[in-house]
Amino acid sequence: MGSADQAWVDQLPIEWQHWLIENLERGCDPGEIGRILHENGFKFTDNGLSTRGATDKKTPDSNQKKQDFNLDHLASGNNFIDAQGQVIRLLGHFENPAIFYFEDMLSPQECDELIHLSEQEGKLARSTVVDNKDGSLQLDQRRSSDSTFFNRGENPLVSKIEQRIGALVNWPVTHGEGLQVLRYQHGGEYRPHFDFFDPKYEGSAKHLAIGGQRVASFILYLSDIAAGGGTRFPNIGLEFRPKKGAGLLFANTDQHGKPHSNSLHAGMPVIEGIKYIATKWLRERQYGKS
Ligand SMILES: O=C(O)CCC(=O)C(=O)O
Ligand SMILES: [Fe+2]
Repeated sequence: MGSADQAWVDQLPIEWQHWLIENLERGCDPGEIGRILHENGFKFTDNGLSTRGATDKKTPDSNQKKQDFNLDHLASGNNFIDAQGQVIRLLGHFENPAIFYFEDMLSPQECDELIHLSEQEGKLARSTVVDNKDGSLQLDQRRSSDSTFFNRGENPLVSKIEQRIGALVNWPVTHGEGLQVLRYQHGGEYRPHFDFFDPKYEGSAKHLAIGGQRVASFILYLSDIAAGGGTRFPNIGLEFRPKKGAGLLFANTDQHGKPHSNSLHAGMPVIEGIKYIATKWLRERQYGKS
């Protein structure tokens, strides 16, 4: 960026300067960045930048002090962790990417209630994936599950689960997407994929612009199944079998916040039983309204 360009950057409030640099470094589309600045009231004039009308001069998460995401406290901590009154047991962990498998993340009653809430009123519908080109959500044969979605804090159970995850991971609840519930019937699977938004694809920009990268994924297993349905990391030869109430947490990025190629993972085909899971994606910054 030349010095003439630099001048208008310097006129931005400091939170917006950080936001801009982070997004440019991450490879976000400059056009999309410009559109977001414009939407937030920043206007480009012949004299540089006019901030008149800028909405409160705050980035979506500027109230929050920037925190680095890492899971070191879990790797070096206790086997039993009290998260908001729920005693969760750490069964094992793996490095690079950081992966943790927990028992008793949810009680059997909480699993059943979440399934019940998802099944009612025909909420479950065929799952989608993000299109790399335009970022839209598309049906795809690589993901043959049904899913539904709960907004953050949509009901007391969802809220309780979000608080628990926040306490365990030590990450603000506001930095999480809503909770997805998925149902895989016989043969249902989610073929190998990444949960992060790859900055090299055009379609990622609009997702990265709201809340930044998906730094980690938390899968909660809501049902026991007799065969198949593990969550497999093919690059590192690791597979976790569903256990009702268990949780699998894994980082999608390395310690520098860059997408981790070994976070490639798959929901293996269900051979016997119905697999229900809830997925929570944790973002780098605040996602949506607090
Ligand atoms: O079904 C699984 O075990 C994996 C689910 C998953 O990868 C996802 O929801 O992103
Ligand atoms: Fe995934």
